[in-house]
Amino acid sequence: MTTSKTPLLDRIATPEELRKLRPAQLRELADELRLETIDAVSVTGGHLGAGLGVVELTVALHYVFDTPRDKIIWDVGHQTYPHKILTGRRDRIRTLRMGGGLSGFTKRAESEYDAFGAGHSSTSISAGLGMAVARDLAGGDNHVVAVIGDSSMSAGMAYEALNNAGALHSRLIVILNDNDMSIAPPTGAMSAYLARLVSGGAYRTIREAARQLASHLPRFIYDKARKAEEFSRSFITGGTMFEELGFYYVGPIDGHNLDHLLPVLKNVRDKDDGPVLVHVVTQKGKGFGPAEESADKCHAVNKFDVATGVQFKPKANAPTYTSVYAKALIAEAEHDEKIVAITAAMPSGTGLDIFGKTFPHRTFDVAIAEQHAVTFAAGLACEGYKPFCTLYSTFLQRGYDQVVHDVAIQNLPVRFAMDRAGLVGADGPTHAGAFDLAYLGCLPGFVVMAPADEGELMHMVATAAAHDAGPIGFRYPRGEGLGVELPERGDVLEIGKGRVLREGTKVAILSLGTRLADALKAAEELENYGVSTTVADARFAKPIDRDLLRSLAVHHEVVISVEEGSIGGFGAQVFQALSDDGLLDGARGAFKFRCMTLPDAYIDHDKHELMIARAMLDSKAIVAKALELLGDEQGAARAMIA
Ligand SMILES: Cc1ncc(C[n+]2csc(CCOP(=O)(O)OP(=O)(O)O)c2C)c(N)n1
Ligand SMILES: CC(=O)[C@@H](O)[C@H](O)COP(=O)(O)O
Ligand SMILES: [Mg+2]
Repeated sequence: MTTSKTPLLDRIATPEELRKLRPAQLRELADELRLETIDAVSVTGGHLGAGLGVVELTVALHYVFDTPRDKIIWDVGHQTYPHKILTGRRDRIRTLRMGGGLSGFTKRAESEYDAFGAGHSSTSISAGLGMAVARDLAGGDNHVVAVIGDSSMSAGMAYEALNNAGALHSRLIVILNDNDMSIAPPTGAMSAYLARLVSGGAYRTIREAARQLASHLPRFIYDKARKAEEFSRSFITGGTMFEELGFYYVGPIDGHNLDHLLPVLKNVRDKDDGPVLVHVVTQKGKGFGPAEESADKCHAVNKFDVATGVQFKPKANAPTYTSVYAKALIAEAEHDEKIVAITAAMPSGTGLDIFGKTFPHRTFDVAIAEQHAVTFAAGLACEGYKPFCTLYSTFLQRGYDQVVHDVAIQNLPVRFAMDRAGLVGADGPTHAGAFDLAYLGCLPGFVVMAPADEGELMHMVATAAAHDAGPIGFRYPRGEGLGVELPERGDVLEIGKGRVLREGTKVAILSLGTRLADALKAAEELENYGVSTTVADARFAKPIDRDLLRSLAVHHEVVISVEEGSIGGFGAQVFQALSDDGLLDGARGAFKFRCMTLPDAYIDHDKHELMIARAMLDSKAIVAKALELLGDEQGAARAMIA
């Protein structure tokens, strides 16, 4: 007979069942929930530390609030594995982030308990305020709770929302989950401010705080609350920035102590007007020794051994693009003291932790603040510095107006290094770097590059460093390169010039970025069908190599562009150039042209290679496309099943 390690949790399939427990049982439930979270992530890998830090908060929120009628909005959504376990998804929790499995973030389509989808940070207060106002307009009476981390609280959006909420005075509860951690230790004055609040210097006495909150509560609750010992012990309040913005501030309270959390949450639930901010102090990685001790508190982990915490390390075949970027930037910065680098709270993810070891005074972690990062870079460029604004492609989306208004229109030579371009695997569509080629390619004067391998990345870093004429960007994928030999320092490429890797006569494949390997593979395969194929690497999505394009168009029956980017990106640039140069007209238009891009759909999380296959961007799909255009339908069908 096997005895379950989680007997109480085994009885709880929904929050409704959780709410039938006695308060005294919740400690045990939280302990089991933590065990289950650790065990599940040991099998799947994923975001561990953040979820472990909110186990008690998750239990308390579902206990006190009537979810899903009451809405809980989790910022980022990377801390919601315990929430998923409690909200009817425990049976699928070991499919997290796998193809066909649960998302690693909140997703409205996945569960009615996921009130708002996320992945990017600092959206929860805005979304929560929208829901609270919608409730008010409709005459409803449900509660809305936004849970936001201390680092996510550093982004501009959070302040825009606080500003609006303080003025609208709608009933909204914001839980500030302060674990004094981002992915790395947090940076910035806000983080220091929160630390001062937690250290307690600026507080009124506890009893005064309790009186103050009580005066905002309906009389009957006040009378009850006055008798509760925890009530007066749990609150410290007064004079905070949040109060100045129109919030009722409660805290800081111990987010692992259910005896503190429950009465506080009940009290703020029953407060009948205005926005409230509850400042909860937690520990990222709580309850799992290896996470508590690790520098990043096990923010994101590979599969691991539960007993030791030792993570499974996949065999590395080649350096990652990220590490090659860091190497290339160091090589450039050693020759040019004007080079500086900026990250928005992602030093390890972008390789700027490596750069920062060599050049600590030339590395700036601006916290989660992509909009600011871009305009900060613009300011540096105005003064003659050469900023490498190093962001994940998906997070640069947040700074798009700044790219246009503060950089591009002023033609400032800001260098954009866009990591995690294309599909990113387990993080899924919120993190895909799908749109950069489209949203940068349309900007006048912007140079946009994509390396086909990590050696090319080194050349593009050197090219960007040398390019003072205006804005320039390069996008490169998550994960390992191809293992090509790397130079000590990259070469400066001629702007707007591509290269031909293989000469053929019938089909021309013009690839941008890392689809080149599959393009070359497709060309080999096409030989088996008697189709002679040219393969070229455009290197630049903008400006496009028009001479190369003309020669491909004039000398082949079929021209196919390939990219790991959305519709409107590189293929659109190729099409525009073909059209502008009259290559689609009359006799010259005898060739057939197709762009192979990501489909007009969001691709769910999975292994990268499977996502590429689903997007019809692998070598098989390229072969099939070429054969189809040559009129060989049978060959095309065969190619897809080969
Ligand atoms: C706009 C945006 N920028 C960067 C990220 C990457 N990111 C994910 S979680 C995280 C740290 C969040 O810290 P915090 O809000 O304090 O939550 P914790 O992980 O500490 O619970 C960062 C920087 C993101 N998701 N969204
Ligand atoms: C939650 C979040 O946004 C990050 O933790 C992200 O998942 C990191 O992705 P990488 O693993 O590609 O660095
Ligand atoms: Mg944090």
